[in-house]
Parts: sequence; structure tokens; C-alpha cells
Amino acid sequence: MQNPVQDEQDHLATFYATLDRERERTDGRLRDEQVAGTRNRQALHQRDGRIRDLNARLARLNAAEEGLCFGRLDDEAGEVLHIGRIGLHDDDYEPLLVDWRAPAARPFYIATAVENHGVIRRRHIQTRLRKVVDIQDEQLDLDRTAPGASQPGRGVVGEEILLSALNTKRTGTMESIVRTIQADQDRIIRSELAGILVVQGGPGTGKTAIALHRAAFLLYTHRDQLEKRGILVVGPNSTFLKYIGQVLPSLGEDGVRLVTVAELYPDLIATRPESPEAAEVKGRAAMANVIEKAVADRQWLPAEPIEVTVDRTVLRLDSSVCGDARARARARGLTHNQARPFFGKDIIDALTCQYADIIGADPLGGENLLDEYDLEELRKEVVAEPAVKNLLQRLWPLLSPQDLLVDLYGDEERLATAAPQLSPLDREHLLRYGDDWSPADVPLLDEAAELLGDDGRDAARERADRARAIAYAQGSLDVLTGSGSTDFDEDEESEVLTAKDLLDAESLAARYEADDDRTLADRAAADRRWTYGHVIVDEAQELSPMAWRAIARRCPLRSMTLVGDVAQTGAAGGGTSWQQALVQTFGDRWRLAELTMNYRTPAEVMDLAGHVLSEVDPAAKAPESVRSTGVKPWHEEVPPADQAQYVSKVAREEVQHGQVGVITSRSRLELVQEAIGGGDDITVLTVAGAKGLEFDSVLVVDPDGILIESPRGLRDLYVALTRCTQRLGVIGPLPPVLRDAPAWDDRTAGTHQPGSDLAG
Ligand SMILES: Nc1ncnc2c1ncn2[C@@H]1O[C@H](COP(=O)(O)OP(=O)(O)OP(=O)(O)O)[C@@H](O)[C@H]1O
Repeated sequence: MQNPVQDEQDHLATFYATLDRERERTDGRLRDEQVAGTRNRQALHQRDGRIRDLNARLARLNAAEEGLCFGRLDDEAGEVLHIGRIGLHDDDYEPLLVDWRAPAARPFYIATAVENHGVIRRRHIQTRLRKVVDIQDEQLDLDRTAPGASQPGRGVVGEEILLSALNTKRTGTMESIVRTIQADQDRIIRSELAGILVVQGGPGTGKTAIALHRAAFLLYTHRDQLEKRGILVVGPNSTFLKYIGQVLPSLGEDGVRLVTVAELYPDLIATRPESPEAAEVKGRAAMANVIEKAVADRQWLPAEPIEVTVDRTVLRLDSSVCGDARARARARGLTHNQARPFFGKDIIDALTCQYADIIGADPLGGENLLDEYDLEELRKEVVAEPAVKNLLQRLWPLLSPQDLLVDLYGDEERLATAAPQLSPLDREHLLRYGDDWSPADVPLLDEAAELLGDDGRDAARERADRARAIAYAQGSLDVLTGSGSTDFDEDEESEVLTAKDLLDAESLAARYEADDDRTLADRAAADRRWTYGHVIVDEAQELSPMAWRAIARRCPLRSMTLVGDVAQTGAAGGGTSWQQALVQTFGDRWRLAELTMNYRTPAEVMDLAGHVLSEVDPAAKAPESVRSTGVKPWHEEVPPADQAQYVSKVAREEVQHGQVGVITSRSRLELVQEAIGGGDDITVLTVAGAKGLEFDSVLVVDPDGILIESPRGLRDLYVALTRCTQRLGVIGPLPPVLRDAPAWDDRTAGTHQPGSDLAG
């Protein structure tokens, strides 16, 4: 019998040969399509669609190069199935390699000795470039005494591969876990598309990894449904988005847009810093009513009659006339800007009538002397009068969301009228001048945009889109004129573009809307009203009720995956239970899945973090660490004045263990950053910046400061302590919650290399 490594190497060679062939074929078809001349509009349109599909296919084939095949299942009937990053078949359409997302691949992730799904052996295949370097087998038949038999009850699939993946030094960016997805994670990844799935899990339980693999799974399984609308992934900050940015492309998927809440509003940079108190007020659900009232307040009803002069004739606009016009405009159920012309027309009509009464009055007391034509002329005069325009702008102004908020935030009186339900102190948090925006402003701008409607910018954008489509169509027509002059037969005549057609790029453009050459993510980013096929929110516990409203608007189908940990909530406006976080926007229309195994943080570190979690919530259960390293956390009570220098020295020493994260209080951040300076292997962050990230070694500096700087300081400390994959050091005076923990070691004691034991 052949050596199993060699056996797998032979299989692998076949898979790569097929991949290469498939790539060449796709590349060839792509080139053919690109040079093919066609004169039929419909055919041109279809050709562009095919080019798009072929490009996507090529990207998927290229992404599969690394680690193409990683698993094998042998069933009771002697059938063999190889599992890989992509599905491949031979020339007779017999499957060679099964995509990890296909139903047939599922037992690879969930089969156990107790429930083996017909599988008697699971093989993990490790490759480097195109070579098999190792294989590990798990026997799943019921003979548990057999060598290598999977141990029932441990609940870990592919123990060795998993531990080796977890013990590998971090690279600074998240990587795919496709080879080692665990059964409880697989259930979530493959959960149905419809509805809102909330995934609650403690630190390191793989929520982010799962959310991204779920996106890849959904795109594979429901490609037709999701490809056109795309998937939106919302993360807590841009560092985090960079950290996770490569996972989906590495799985061959790019129909996904990654954003923070601050980037949800098109063409807006929301980076203005603001206090957590102000952000909290802006995030409250009550702000929806405040914005609504602020819009209504801009439909002004003057208490006294207003005079306006048209060509030296003084006209009077009574409050009751304004009131009637406003009521009629409001009753139309339109947005503020859409209703404005109707209001304006009523006011102009009223002024024109008055004007005509005065101008056309018969001095002899007879009927008005003006006819229809004269009336129309007077009306034009009224409309053109700048004083009337100004008056209309005061009574019912054309408003952008930015205008509305600048005026609201900058005017105490306006704030008091629009937000009587807020306390004076809360309103003070809102009061400010200027037109730069913070992340917490974005959902408010979005809310305002819904109520105000287009102020002309959307129309301008649509004109720009149309111009782009025309330019694109013109480009296609240019190709036609360049390539086609001779060889089409007579029968095609009616289908063929004539010279007249060639001039008509505009009408062709209408057919080309779907052929916008921007990526889906770019098109979605430019369109505030874009709705996605599925929305994934990571660190979902941080979102305010107003942010939830903005996100819900982008997914009317309510097909969402929300992952987070309510014990890690740092934002003052975030949720500390899913019920509380979601009820206002989604009621109880969501289902919950929980993860309980921690793949990141070693047991020794979790022992310490668990003390903090018990203070956060005595009923909460810390996730169980899957492994133990034998390295306990260490602590050094360095006085505040010396901390920055000390950290700088220790961080440089820790680099030998891999990526180092220094997490400190907001007040110490600058000092520590200055002391450490630049460097690729050391990152200095506050807890908010470290959300969702991980490092081989973490130094938590000024734990007391972290604790007292925020009303959610305990949760912040919990987050900081759970960012490491190997080593944790804490520097500075300890708060009582850490002082009493028995989990400490000397700094020097923990210098041995991390081990790879399963915990427990
Ligand atoms: N099945 C798995 N196989 C290999 N690695 C895994 C697996 N599950 C999780 N991990 C790894 O564990 C680490 C933590 O995962 P992830 O960041 O997704 O956790 P999280 O639940 O989002 O954590 P947090 O809430 O603390 O941000 C990552 O390095 C991830 O790659």
C-alpha cells in the first residue's frame, strides 16, 4: 500500500492540474469575449455580463491556489471525498474536489465518533505551496480504542491542526479558518439566510471569523439572490476592517462592502472627536423624535402677518394662509423637500391673487380689470421677486441633512423646542458650532435624510450616474465603429446598429444601467438608499439605537447576522443585553445562537479575565479556553511617572514572541505612543481601538485608568485582558478586582515557549 502522504500528493497533483486547466480555460474565454466584436445591443449587454462573471470566476480560482485541498472524508461504503477551498470536477463532470461550503462537505466539520454521518475517517491534509507536508487522521467509526480514534466529549475537530493554527504567530491580519471550523461554529455559518441571527459569544469564540465565513457561505449558497445587492459588513473601527479585510478575498469572494457606522453616509468623513456623553445622547432612540420635530419646526408658521413688497406693491401674508398651505403640504405624506413645491405654489397663488386684487382693482368699483393672461404675468413677477423667494426659504426652506443638523446643534432655542424631552445637560452635549461630523452624527444625518428627501443632490448624483452610463455606452459604440464595418450578413441588418444608432449613446445608456463599471461596493457606497441582500454587524453590542435604525434601513428584508458579546460593551449607548439593544428596532424577531469555546485566549489568561467578568455580571460565564499555554499573566507595579519608559522597554522585549499590542487608558495613550515610537510589530491602542483585534503578546498599561475612565470601565478592562493569544502583562497599580486574583506569575517566570495543550 502506498504511503498515505504520497497518496495525497498524487491527488493534490490532479487537483492543481485541474485548477490550472480551469484557469487557462477561463482566461482564454475572457480574452475571447474581450476581443469579440458584436453589433447587437442585446448581445453586447450579455457579453459584458459574461465578462463580469468570468472575472469573478478567475478571482475565485486564483484565491484557491493557497491550500487548495485540506481535507478528506472516507465513508463506510469506501467512497472518498476531498474537501477544498473550491469545487472542481474532471472533464466528465465527475466531482474531484468538493467546495467546503457544499452540503457534502459538512461532515468534515461536524462528524464525531458518536454521530459520524456515515464517515469512518476524517483526514486533515496540510500543504505548503503545492506539496503535502503532513496528514492527520481521525477515526470516526465506533471502535474508539483504535489508534487515532476521535475522543468523544472533547468536542474539538482536528485537534492537532487546530492547536497548530492557534499557536501560530499572528501576522497582523486575520486569516481564514476554513480548515478548522468547529461543529458549533459550522452550525452558525450554515444557518438559513432569512431572518436576524444574533450570535452571542465571549472573547475569542470566533464570532468575527464565523461572520466572515458565513458571508462566504451565503454568497456560495444564494449567489443569485445576493450577488446583485451584495452583503454589508459593519465593523467597529477602520483598524479592525483592515485586520479582517483579507479574509473574504482569500475565500474568493468580493461582493461584500466593509464599513464602520461612520462611513454609512455617502461622501461624508465623520472623524470629528467627541465626548462619550455627547455620543451617548446622539445615539438614543429619542433622537428620532428630536430630528422629526426639528424638521417640522422648519415648516415655520409666523405668529404675525408678514409683509412682502412686489414691484412697490406691499402684500400681506396672513398666518392662517400659511397655516392652510402648510397643512395641505403636510397632508401629502411627502418628505419635507418633496412637499416644498406644493407649499410654495399655495403661497404664490395667495400672493398673486392679492397682487391682482390691488393692481387690477377698477377705480370705478367694477369687476377686476385683469384677464387670465395678466394674472399669469403677475404670477411670474411674484415668483421672480427675491423677497418672495427669501420668504419661502424662511417659511419652508430647502434643506440638506447637514443644514438641518448645523442649524439645530448651533441654536439653543431650536434645540430646546425640538428636544424638550432631553435634560438641559443632555442638550448642552448636543450644542456646538461647525459643519464637521462625528461618527455619532451619521445615524442622525441618515434619519434627517429620510425625512427631508432629496435637496437636489440625489438628482445631481443620478445625473452623474447617467453621464457615466452614457460615457460607457459611447465607449462601447466606439468599439463597434472601430471593429465593425465589413463582415455581417444581410439577415442581421435589422439587429445591426445603423449610423443613426451609433449617435444615440444616450438611449443605449438606458440599457446599460446594470453595466456600471464600478464595483458593487463602490456603487453601494455612493447610494445612501442602497439596500443589501444581507447585513453582518460585528461587535454589534456597541451600536446605539439610532445606529440600528440606520442599519435596518439598509436591509428591509431583515436578513442579518449580528455578532457580539454584551459583556464587552464599551460604548455608553451600546447594549448590555440583546433584548435591550434590539427591541426598539427589531422587536423580538431575531434568533439567538451562542458560542462558548474560546479559541484565542489561553486558559491562564482567561482565569484572570474571568474575575473581571464576574464583577461585570455575576451570572455571566466566561467562555472556556480551548488551550492552555502554561504561561501565567504577569504584573509589574510601576509608578505612573515611569510607566511609559518601562512599557517601551518591555514591549521591545516582547516582540520576540510576535505581534505586541499595548492597550492603555485614553489619558496615557499619547505618552505611551511617544515613548514607543513607530514599529510594525508593536501597536499602541485604547480599548475602543483594540475591539475585535488580537496580538501574540499584550501589555495592559494603567488598568486602573481604563477602569475609571468610563462608566463601562470594567467591561473595557475585560476586553483589554482578552486580546492576547499567548502572553499577558499588566503594568501599573492594580484595581481591587485584579489585585485579589490568584492567577499571577512573575514576569521572568513565564518566558518559556508557549505549549500546545488542549485545556482541561
Ligand atoms: N475554528 C477555528 N479554527 C482556527 N482558529 C479559530 C477558530 N475559531 C476561532 N479561531 C481564531 O480565534 C481567534 C479569535 O477569533 P475571533 O476574533 O473571530 O473571535 P471573536 O469572538 O470575534 O472575539 P472578540 O469578541 O474577542 O473580538 C482568531 O485568531 C481566529 O482565527
